[in-house]
Amino acid sequence: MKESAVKKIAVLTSGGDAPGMNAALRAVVRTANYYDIECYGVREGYNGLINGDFLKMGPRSVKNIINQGGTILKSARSMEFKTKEGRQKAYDHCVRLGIDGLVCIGGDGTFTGAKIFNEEFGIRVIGVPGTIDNDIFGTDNTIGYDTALNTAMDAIDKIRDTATSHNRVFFVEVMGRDAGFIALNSGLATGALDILIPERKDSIEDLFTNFRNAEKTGKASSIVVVAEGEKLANVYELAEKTKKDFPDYDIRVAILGHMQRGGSPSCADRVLASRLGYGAVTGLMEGKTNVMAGMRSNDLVYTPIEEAIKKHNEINEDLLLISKILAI
Ligand SMILES: Nc1ncnc2c1ncn2[C@@H]1O[C@H](COP(=O)(O)OP(=O)(O)O)[C@@H](O)[C@H]1O
Ligand SMILES: O=P(O)(O)OC[C@H]1O[C@](O)(COP(=O)(O)O)[C@@H](O)[C@@H]1O
Ligand SMILES: [Mg+2]
Repeated sequence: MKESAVKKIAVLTSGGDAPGMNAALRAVVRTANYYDIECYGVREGYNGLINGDFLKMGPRSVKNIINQGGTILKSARSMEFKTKEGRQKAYDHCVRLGIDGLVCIGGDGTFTGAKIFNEEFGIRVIGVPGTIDNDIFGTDNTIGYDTALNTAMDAIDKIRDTATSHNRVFFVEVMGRDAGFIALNSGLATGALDILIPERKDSIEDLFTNFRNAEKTGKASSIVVVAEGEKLANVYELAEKTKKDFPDYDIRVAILGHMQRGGSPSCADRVLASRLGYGAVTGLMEGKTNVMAGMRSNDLVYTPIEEAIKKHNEINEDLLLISKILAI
């Protein structure tokens, strides 16, 4: 490899934590060590950058974390980084330490911040997609999505046991601020009667038609999976509306919440995190900046951050159709 474009890098985890962030951090630190690049960890996302909370990291600083959920660097949603003054403080710390490249592990918000930071001060930045929401363009999957999906599936399977035993209808809310990927795939995997996601315009009448069709075939219990960001109504409102039209239904609501963000990362997430963490460091070394390392069709690819946050991975409508056909 020709001479590296960076000599001293920093790495941070930011936004909602996601299983596999630690595996990505491990990959960044150890790849840097392999190529003789100094590496600093930044605590609590952009807040640590602003407060100068850096720690020198070497191969042993990331021992025993490949299998751990959360992030040992901790994460934050930093309001101060959204201000010019905050970013100036962050840049001053980078200059003081001689940091010439920054690896930002996080979601769309984290990338927006990284892009602005790069454009204001010229410091090299590279993004690693770590969010359970899977709402980043330029990678087939984001780190943490597969684990969260399996956590949601396991939880809904358990709900199915009790729903079936009591002939109940359950509205289950899964995470996804603006994205329905977890809902769509966990819903298909658990045989949900209906799946409501923000990417599609849903109607209460369609839902009620599904209930009626299900009744006709003798279905005695049902699960409806609803993404957190669903626009039609939230799970409580859906339950209330349903009760009005179907007074005989015994309805319950379950919100899976933050349990979906925790836990040991799946094999797929560990492999993805290792490959992207490696790709982030080698990308910086090659002089890349303002891009995100992603995995598409099993290949490491770099996408401009601008595109990664502006474009959207399309929902596969086929999955909704298949789910509808198979659920009744
Ligand atoms: N427009 C912005 N300008 C500067 N920093 C931003 C901007 N948007 C987000 N960030 C930074 O990125 C952090 C993480 O973003 P957030 O949306 O909370 O999570 P995620 O990265 O998982 O989408 C924010 O708390 C903030 O510090
Ligand atoms: O933990 P918080 O701050 O309440 O945020 C909840 C949000 O974080 C997520 O779990 C992940 O989203 P981000 O990756 O954008 O942070 C969303 O699904 C959810 O809406
Ligand atoms: Mg986000």
